[in-house]
Order: sequence, then structure tokens, then C-alpha cells
Amino acid sequence: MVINRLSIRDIRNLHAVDINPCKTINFFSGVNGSGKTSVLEGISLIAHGRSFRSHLTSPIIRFDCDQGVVYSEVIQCDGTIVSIGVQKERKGLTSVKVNKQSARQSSELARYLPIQVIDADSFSLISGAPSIRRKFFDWLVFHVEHPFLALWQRYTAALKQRNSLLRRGKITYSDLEPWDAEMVSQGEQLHEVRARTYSYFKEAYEQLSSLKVWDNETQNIDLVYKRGWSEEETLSEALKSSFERDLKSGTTHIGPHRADLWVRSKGRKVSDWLSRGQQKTLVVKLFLSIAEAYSKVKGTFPVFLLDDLPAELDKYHREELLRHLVNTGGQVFITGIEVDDLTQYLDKEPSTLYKMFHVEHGTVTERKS
Ligand SMILES: Nc1ncnc2c1ncn2[C@@H]1O[C@H](COP(=O)(O)OP(=O)(O)OP(=O)(O)O)[C@@H](O)[C@H]1O
Repeated sequence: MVINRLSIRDIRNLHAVDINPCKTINFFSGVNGSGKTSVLEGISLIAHGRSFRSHLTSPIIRFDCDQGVVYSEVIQCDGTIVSIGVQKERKGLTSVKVNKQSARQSSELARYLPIQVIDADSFSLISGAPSIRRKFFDWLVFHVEHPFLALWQRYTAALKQRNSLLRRGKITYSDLEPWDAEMVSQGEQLHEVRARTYSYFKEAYEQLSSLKVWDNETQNIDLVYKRGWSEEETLSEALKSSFERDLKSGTTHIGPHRADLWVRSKGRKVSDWLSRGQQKTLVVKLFLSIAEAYSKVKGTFPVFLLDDLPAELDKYHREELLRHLVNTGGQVFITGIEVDDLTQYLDKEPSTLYKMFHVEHGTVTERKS
């Protein structure tokens, strides 16, 4: 998928941005606070209907404006062009249009424009809570396994009911049985689609491990998919045995909503011993693996948004990452403060492979070389 045209109106400090991005590398430079990340935020609005920086609507909309709008044309794998418009109102309303027709759910957008964002927060993928890894991995499951979304929605609806009964207290296990039956039926299938997806992901990860860019430490890291309940029990048995503990705390401790992707070396947690820099390159490797796995199934790469990349990686890893992304042929949007951050590398590439944009006080202009 390729963003062919992008217009942003009144998002953060961006008043009126109209650009025609290049189908590979797009680099946005400008001083702190000029509006570079806001451009990426605009792209995430058309990809998800929401920002990757804020769950709230009001902070995204330009001060003194009632609404912000993003419009784009996205070229699909079969060459068709899909127009996507997202309007955010300060009062909280979001309206989404695909080919001028109102979309029912923002999740529809993700299929037209799959994106991956690497920013400073992404580096908590290894050291952060399991929910961060689960969300990361489920992005792939959502895209490659069509039933995933419906299974997840039904499972979480039953889980919500179960938890509210647990919180109410004074119940016996039989009160939970109807909800457990639904959780088991959806949850076992959720595990199946995740396990299948995990095999693509692991394969892509192992293939990437052969690249020379990783040092020995980051090369020998194992990934393990944990389904969220003991390997010795069925989900039904596990829910039953967890009942007393769940009742005490008023929440369900086991199940696919507790799945995780362990990142280990010889059984040890890597966050305890890899350096911060090594953790960062490992995170990049995980992002590249998920993109590779996606492309194996879908035949195209997701669009990458790299926010302030130069600040996060050393020069060598930055160049290797770029080289890899250029080789994939996918579209990438990168922000950085200095033009020099990337030109040394990009100068070696044909000029048709990239476009440079200058961002200043919320205006975006293409730099002509
Ligand atoms: N709702 C808003 N309306 C107007 N301006 C805003 C709003 N929210 C944030 N800003 C301003 O928008 C500007 C752009 O922020 P952005 O994070 O995009 O900058 P940036 O170029 O990525 O900066 P940095 O290099 O420091 O990360 C900032 O100066 C910020 O104060």
C-alpha cells in the first residue's frame, strides 16, 4: 500500500498541508516543535481513525479550531486507489469516509492502510507490560486471520460479563458457567489463529536473524508465544481452577487476554541484561519481522512511520535499517531534526527513491535537490 496524496487541516500546529509523498522513503526535517510528528500523527488518523500519541480528540485539534481533517489517497495492492477522509471534532465525534461513503467502524481503515509506528515509546516493547507485546502481535493476527476481530470482540464481551459477576461477589462457579462456555468457545479459536500467525512471525524473525546487522547478543534471542493459560490444562479446566483466585481479586487471571510473546535468551528475560542500545536494535528487529511476516501473507509491506529515528539508533544501525526498508520497497515516513541525519545515506541512493520535506511552524514544503 502506498499513500499517494496526503492533506492535513488543523491537526496540532498543521494548518494546511498538501503533499504527494514518494512511494518509498519520505524524510521530514525541521527544528523541535515544527510539526514533524504531527504529520505522522495525521497519517495514523487515516490508518486507525485515532492518533498514536493521544487517545483524546481535543489535544489533536489545532487550538481555536472546532475540527481537524485528514484526507488521503492510498494505492492498494491491485492498483485501485482508495480515498480516505477522517474528520475529528473537538466535541469528540469522529467521522470516517472511504471512497466518500461513511465507514461503520474505524477498524475498516486498518485494512486499507496498514501501518507500523516506531517511536520512543516502541522501545518499551521488550521491557514493558505483556499487553504491549500482545497488541503488537495481534496487529499481525488481525491482518492475516480474518476471523480474529470477531473472535476477540465476542471473547472480550464474555470476559467483561464474567469480571462484573466476579466483582459482585457472593457467587458460585455455576453462575459463571454460561460466560465461561462462551470464553472457551471463542478463546480456543483465538489461540488457534494466534498460534498459526506466530509460525509466520517466528519464521520471518529467524530469517532476519541471519543478517549481519545484529550483534551476537541480539542474534541469539528466542521468541516464545504464551497462550495465556497453562499448557497442562484446557481453557475450560484453567478457568475453573482459577475461580477462587479470580473471585478474591474480582478479575479473570487466565485466558487469551493474558497471552504474551516472551523474548528470552537461555531462559533469561532480555530486559534484565541487554544494554539499552541492544534492546533498541532488538525492537527494530521485531518490527521488521512483523512487517516481513505481514508481507509473506499479503504480498505487500505495511507503511512505516519512524518518529525521530536518528535519536534512537546509532549511525550504523540507522543506515542498516534504512537499507533494509529501501530493499523491501515499502513506503516509509521518517522524521528527524537535521537533514544531514539521513542525506549521507540517501545520497548514495537514486533520487527517485526518496523525497525530503522541510517542516517549519506547521507548514510542510518539499525540498528540491
Ligand atoms: N492542539 C494544538 N494546536 C496547535 N498547536 C499544537 C497543538 N498541540 C501541539 N501543538 C504544537 O504543535 C507543535 C508541533 O509538535 P510536534 O510534536 O509535531 O513537533 P516536532 O517537530 O515533532 O517536534 P520535536 O522535534 O520536538 O519532536 C508543537 O510546537 C506543539 O506545541
